Amino acid sequence: MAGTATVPAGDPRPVIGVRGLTKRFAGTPAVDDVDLEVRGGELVVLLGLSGSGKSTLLRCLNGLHRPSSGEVDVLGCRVDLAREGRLRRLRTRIGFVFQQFNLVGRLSCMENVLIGALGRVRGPRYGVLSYPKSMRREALEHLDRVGLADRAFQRADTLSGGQQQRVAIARTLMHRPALLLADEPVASLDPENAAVVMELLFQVCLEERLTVVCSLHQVDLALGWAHRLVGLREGRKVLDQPAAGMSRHDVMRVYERVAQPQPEQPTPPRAQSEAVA
Ligand SMILES: Nc1ncnc2c1ncn2[C@@H]1O[C@H](COP(=O)(O)OP(=O)(O)OP(=O)(O)O)[C@@H](O)[C@H]1O
Repeated sequence: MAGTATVPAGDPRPVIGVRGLTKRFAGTPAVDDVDLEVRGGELVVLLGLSGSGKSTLLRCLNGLHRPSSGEVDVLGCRVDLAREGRLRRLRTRIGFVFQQFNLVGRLSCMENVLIGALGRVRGPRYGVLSYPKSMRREALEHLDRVGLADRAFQRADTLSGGQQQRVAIARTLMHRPALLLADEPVASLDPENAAVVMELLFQVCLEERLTVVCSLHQVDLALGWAHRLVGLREGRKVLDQPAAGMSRHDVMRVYERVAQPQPEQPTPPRAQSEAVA
């Protein structure tokens, strides 16, 4: 596992530079004044309670949400200022792994993986044979990497959830992204499959030296694989530390709820009379 590994040397340039990012919905901040820098080859895991702002932060990185204020610089593009056309071009360089695999169920696994290469071919493609042979070979290699080469020509919707997410990972690799964003990629899997798929995803990303930002609820997996852990609580960054040397106990502080002020309760009449007595 990589948790004790340091960030790969070689590319010290920030791939992501976020400064003072705030995103409000109906006046309420979902992400609140967050700074974040991610260097090339870093694997960063976002942790935090449900509703703490992880998905919103990820969506601000690829321009699916416009920030309310602050700067978002991703792969040299000022996402907060960019027009839609520029954002579309940026997204061709970003792989996104979703909770709901988003495969085309009636297509084969191979065709689903080849969809990841659509940005590299001209015009629409129908069927595996309409892709160049070199791409078909590449797609098969990626399926092999996720352990599903033998399912290449099986319909995607006949696979289990864990297998479908592995196909989705192969499709993302086919995309050859410069940056990978993953939003709770194993949230819909049982714990055993979740661990297998997550370890596979992290393993491949580290081998490819991909820059990764991934939101996750599994603290142990995050501790085992991430270079750095970033914790959010009610939209604010409350942790930003290398994973090496951190304990589960350190990380669990991110999950402490902020105490809400309790409305004053009227004292029950019996308690009042007891107090007087
Ligand atoms: N499109 C939206 N419109 C209004 N409010 C939103 C929208 N998206 C997110 N929010 C709110 O922003 C806050 C942060 O949500 P977000 O989905 O980013 O949290 P999260 O940490 O990813 O949660 P989870 O772990 O459950 O996915 C929540 O209070 C949520 O209700």
